[in-house]
Amino acid sequence: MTGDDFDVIVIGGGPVGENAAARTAAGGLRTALVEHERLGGECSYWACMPSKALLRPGHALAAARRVPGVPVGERLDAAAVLKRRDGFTSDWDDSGQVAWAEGAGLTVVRGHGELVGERRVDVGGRVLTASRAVVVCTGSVVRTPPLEGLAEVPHWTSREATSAHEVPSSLVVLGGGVVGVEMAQAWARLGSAVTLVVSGERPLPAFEPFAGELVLEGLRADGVEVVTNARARSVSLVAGGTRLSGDGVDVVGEHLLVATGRRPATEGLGVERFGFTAGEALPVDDTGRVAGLDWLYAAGDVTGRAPLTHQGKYAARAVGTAIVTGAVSPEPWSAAAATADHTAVPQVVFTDPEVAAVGRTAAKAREAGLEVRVVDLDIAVAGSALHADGYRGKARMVVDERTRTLVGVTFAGPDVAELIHAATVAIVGGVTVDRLWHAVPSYPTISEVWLRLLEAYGL
Ligand SMILES: Cc1cc2nc3c(=O)[nH]c(=O)nc-3n(C[C@H](O)[C@H](O)[C@H](O)COP(=O)(O)OP(=O)(O)OC[C@H]3O[C@@H](n4cnc5c(N)ncnc54)[C@H](O)[C@@H]3O)c2cc1C
Ligand SMILES: NC(=O)c1ccc[n+]([C@@H]2O[C@H](COP(=O)([O-])OP(=O)(O)OC[C@H]3O[C@@H](n4cnc5c(N)ncnc54)[C@H](O)[C@@H]3O)[C@@H](O)[C@H]2O)c1
Repeated sequence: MTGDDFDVIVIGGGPVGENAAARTAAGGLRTALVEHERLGGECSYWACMPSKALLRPGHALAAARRVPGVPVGERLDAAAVLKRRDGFTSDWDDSGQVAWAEGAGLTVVRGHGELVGERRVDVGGRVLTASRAVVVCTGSVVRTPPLEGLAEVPHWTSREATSAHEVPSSLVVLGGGVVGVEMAQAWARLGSAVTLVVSGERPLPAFEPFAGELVLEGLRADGVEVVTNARARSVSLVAGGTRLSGDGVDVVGEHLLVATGRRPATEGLGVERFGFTAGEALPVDDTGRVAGLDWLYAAGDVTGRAPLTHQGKYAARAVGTAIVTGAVSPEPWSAAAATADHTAVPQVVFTDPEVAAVGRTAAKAREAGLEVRVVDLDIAVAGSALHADGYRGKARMVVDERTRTLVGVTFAGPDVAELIHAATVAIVGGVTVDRLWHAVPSYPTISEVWLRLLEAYGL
């Protein structure tokens, strides 16, 4: 045995890889964590943390403005906001994460990991071996749309949008997914003149339609110009910045942010040696085992299952448990199975208004052949009225009529994020609406909307 022999090798030290590795190390297995950039991954430095740090001050200011009597200033102090954001990224220095990893008993190996054989990983010419398993947690990379000129014109991706140190005078954002709406609002509230260009009638097409509508209103209220039904075709450099043009769109901004999605990071990883296609997701079962191999696992964005930090970390815990216990076909809902990925993935869009959703939309539930009843309500309870003057929000509950259990819930409105975990618990627990009736929301909280939803259902 040499210093390069381990029980488990995890490739990719983002939040998911860190969790998988910590789990196998806690189970007594010698674990190496291979990272070619910064330990902590996209989430810590260019995604969740800095984006939320950019959004939070604007929310606090807007919330204060909605409550008469609270003394508030006119605008955000952009320099202070950016400085606080830098604190959340530790100034893009990962030494704190390295210290954590070493404290958790992991061997951190710096460099690019490539699968070169069964249980063998090359890192810059050094070959590490794993007696038990290799876990791929390499995350995702930006997907670039086929726009004429884009390859030649410097533009922002989510990395620049989350790490910029100056507020651009103007910003064009292409793509109305979560990155697009969050970054459009963050920079608009920091003083940039933002244009958001979306291909559909509204942003956030993957969510219930009312969620995208309310976010659209919120963005417009912040002065964001939203161009809908646009088909962007080309990008060019012009006086004053970058021009995005196409059918239904012709705009110029100091910067262009391309936010049109991500794809699994499986290039340069050697997956072709095992029959998989570079650039595509690694197909896994609920334990994270890669199809057809008993030593290769994957979790997080690289699997394409549920590309969110919390859900990837959940999958990592399942992988870690499966490796430590040797579970191969665990029971659904056991600790080695990421069963919730199929029916109960929660997500919060941190715009103002926020969107918080879990499970299936009504359309997806019907597509899946479920016989559902949909209950729609405005969020208009004592708690919301007290929370903010003119509070405006909506809620939807999708009930499987066969089992009388929830299959999907969406809230959209100021500060609804914390409402969603109750819905996640209800879906994962298979709680019937009849039993939910007995989960009495405290008065006067926004959660009282739960009682109204059940009343509207007919209880
Ligand atoms: C702007 C933005 C905001 C987001 N906000 C949220 C949010 O608020 N909440 C949420 O849940 N999700 C959010 N997400 C999604 C979230 O960032 C991802 O789901 C999450 O980072 C996935 O974690 P991961 O560990 O799978 O991948 P990553 O975080 O991408 O980490 C993968 C790691 O692997 C390393 N790596 C890759 N290939 C190799 C290799 N061959 N050898 C060695 N190392 C390698 C990379 O350097 C990286 O450190 C956001 C995404 C973006 C872009
Ligand atoms: N708060 C959060 O949970 C959060 C925040 C940001 C990102 N994320 C995650 O990060 C990942 C990446 O986010 P994203 O917003 O880049 O991807 P996304 O897939 O959520 O959205 C991309 C959007 O771009 C649109 N699009 C694609 N090509 C286009 C084109 N040529 N012209 C116009 N529009 C086009 C798509 O229709 C889609 O609406 C997602 O998995 C997302 O869930 C999560």
